[in-house]
Amino acid sequence: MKPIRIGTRGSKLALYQANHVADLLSLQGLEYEIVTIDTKGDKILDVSISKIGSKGVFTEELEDQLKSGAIDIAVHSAKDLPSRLPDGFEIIAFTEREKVNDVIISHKKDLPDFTDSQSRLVFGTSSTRRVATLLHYYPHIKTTEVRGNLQTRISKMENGACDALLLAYAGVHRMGYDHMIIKELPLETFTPAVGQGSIAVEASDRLAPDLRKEITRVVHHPATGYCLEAERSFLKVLEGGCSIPVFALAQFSSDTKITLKGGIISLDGKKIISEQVSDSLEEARSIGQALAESVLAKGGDSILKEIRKHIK
Ligand SMILES: NCc1[nH]cc(CCC(=O)O)c1CC(=O)O
Repeated sequence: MKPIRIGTRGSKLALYQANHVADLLSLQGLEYEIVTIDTKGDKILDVSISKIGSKGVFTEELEDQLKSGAIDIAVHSAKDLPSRLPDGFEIIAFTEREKVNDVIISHKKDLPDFTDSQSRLVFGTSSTRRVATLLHYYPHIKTTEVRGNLQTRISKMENGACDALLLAYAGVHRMGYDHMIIKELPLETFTPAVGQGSIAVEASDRLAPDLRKEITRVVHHPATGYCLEAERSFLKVLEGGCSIPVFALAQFSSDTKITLKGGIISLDGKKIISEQVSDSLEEARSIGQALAESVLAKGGDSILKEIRKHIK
């Protein structure tokens, strides 16, 4: 059999993720080859992602390569995958999710407690969800947009752009910066983005069914898969890319039951709608839809309208 060609972006995080999938394949005796592809999202570092248009900014070029057959599978952070994939593409595996929390990292050892309203801190982030969350719970914190890969962001911080960075634990950990973590943020206030902490494998319909099945068997983590299905079906209704402060987290509340918590925050942080829905794991998709309907009905609708106006 020919080696499985794994397509990935060239950033250190993306390569880590591709290597993680490669390890899972090779543990089961499958051969692989890693193919690095430059994407628009990697090239445009000085423009905010919400301005480039978030939908698929990291995924389109990889999909072109899947379609042309240059690669067999594409590996992404599950969080970066749009809720709707273009026709002919499918996610065939989600890896076991790791810690889903956001964290604060800093080069300053004596950073004041950020929850203290007297602290005059500037946090670097490029996520509208994190900015809106801070505006809601900790309005005394100033934020500044810091873009680029993790190493770039850290050096911008060290050069004075901000006191600390607000990031996903998963990315910080994958890059080996655990030692810079000052605080792990609670899930109740900083509920993560849909998919945070899991890695997704995407394929096109030209992948041979047998190979597809084999890759799913080896890489897919079913429990994570159910949770992500619930979260992604929530996101699909809200049509939120990363330019909309939408958050959701599904967790198993028993062996067979999933609880999905999630909602939306207005860009100014003033309004937050947060709801939860539980049901059996077979209902993952409808749990997400039910949560979305409840969030929209309770005022998420008008928040979303306001945000869309603002983005246009
Ligand atoms: N939005 C960029 C992005 N996409 C995936 C991760 C980290 C890995 C993950 O969340 O699974 C990050 C960085 C971050 O949000 O801090």
